[in-house]
Amino acid sequence: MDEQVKKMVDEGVMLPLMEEFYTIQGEGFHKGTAAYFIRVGGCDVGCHWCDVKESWNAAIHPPTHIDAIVKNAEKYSKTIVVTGGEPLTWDMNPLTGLLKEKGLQIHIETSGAYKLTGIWDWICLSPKKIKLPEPEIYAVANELKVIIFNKDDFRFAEEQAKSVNENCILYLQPEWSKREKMIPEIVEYIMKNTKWKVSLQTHKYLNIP
Ligand SMILES: C[S@@+](CC[C@H](N)C(=O)[O-])C[C@H]1O[C@@H](n2cnc3c(N)ncnc32)[C@H](O)[C@@H]1O
Ligand SMILES: Nc1nc2[nH]cc(C(=O)O)c2c(=O)[nH]1
Ligand code: SF4
Ligand SMILES: [Mg+2]
Repeated sequence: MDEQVKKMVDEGVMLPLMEEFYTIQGEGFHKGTAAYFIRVGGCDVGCHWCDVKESWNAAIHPPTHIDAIVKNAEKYSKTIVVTGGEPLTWDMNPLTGLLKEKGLQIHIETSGAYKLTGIWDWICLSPKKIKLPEPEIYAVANELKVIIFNKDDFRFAEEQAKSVNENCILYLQPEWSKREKMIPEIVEYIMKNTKWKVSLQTHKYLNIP
């Protein structure tokens, strides 16, 4: 990569952009709300069930100036979801600063595995056992969304719930390939442990991105 481009990526002024799309937030608290998604490439957390493995290798996604990303985004929606990949791989301060200048609502989908950067109106923390969140994010997460792939994930969810702030909304979301097996277990679990709510990947049922 060009030295100057590399410098701009390091500074968060350019980002490896995988895709951008206008859709409906499918998951969590804001499910059902129209939003423009910015999917930034690069993630080395390595969840074996990740549904966007094509995002992992940042090198295959073109470094794109944040001016161009924001110019596009503002045409579509007042609500912007930044996802990936793992967006916190990169310095999110420049991108979110520019989105805020445009008066947009900015949400992040993150594993929290790296230092929290950026200004966010909504933080969805989806922690992963294999690379735990940096401690500072628990105090500011608006929702905790734990993916349920097997029974041990209920234990992990309870452990993670101990660390979040008292206003944080707690979700259990079935891992997509295990949904038939795990949905009944999640339903039973939530009826017994009522601080939890269910989150489904509703965009996959709606056949939208
Ligand atoms: C693809 S990730 C990108 C953002 C960030 N790396 C993260 O994991 O939060 C977006 C959301 O999808 C969830 N997710 C990924 N693969 C999934 C799957 N197979 N089933 C259910 N949820 C999944 C993640 O836990 C996360 O909440
Ligand atoms: N519609 C829609 N909603 C989503 N919520 C979180 C997503 C993500 O991949 O981060 C996602 C996604 O990929 N599509
Ligand atoms: S942290 Fe997110 S993007 Fe990275 S592998 Fe896990 S689910 Fe996929
Ligand atoms: Mg997705």
